[in-house]
Amino acid sequence: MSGAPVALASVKTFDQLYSELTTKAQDRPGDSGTVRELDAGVHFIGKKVVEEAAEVWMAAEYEGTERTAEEISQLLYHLQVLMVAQGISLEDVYAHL
Ligand SMILES: N=c1c2ncn([C@@H]3O[C@H](COP(=O)(O)OP(=O)(O)OP(=O)(O)O)[C@@H](O)[C@H]3O)c2ncn1[C@@H]1O[C@H](COP(=O)(O)O)[C@@H](O)[C@H]1O
Repeated sequence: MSGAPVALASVKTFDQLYSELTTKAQDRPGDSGTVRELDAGVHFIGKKVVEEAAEVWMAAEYEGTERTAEEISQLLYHLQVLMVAQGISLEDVYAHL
């Protein structure tokens, strides 16, 4: 691992993001990337998850702590979009932790 610990740039938590994405899926605002991604379907979202996971790996090996944290945030976002698409709740996931 390289670099100093990353300062929190935002106070948004994992649970708050999930709540926000669930609301976007219900309200379907026209400017939402989440709605576009949900409409593209699970196959598309799954590919985003794999792509972001690879970017996390590369960042961790070569790009330092801050870039890795950024890529992890994007991976978590796409995982949450997949959860919303599949009707998987936070509790469904936490039950396995
Ligand atoms: N946290 C995220 C978030 N992380 C990643 N992404 C999306 O995932 C893409 C990943 O970035 P990359 O640099 O890897 O993008 P890329 O592969 O070059 O870009 P694309 O061609 O795939 O867009 C970004 O372009 C965003 O489209 C996110 N999109 C939205 N959010 C949050 O989700 C909430 C709802 O967003 P909207 O639905 O857009 O309103 C808001 O709080 C946002 O901050």
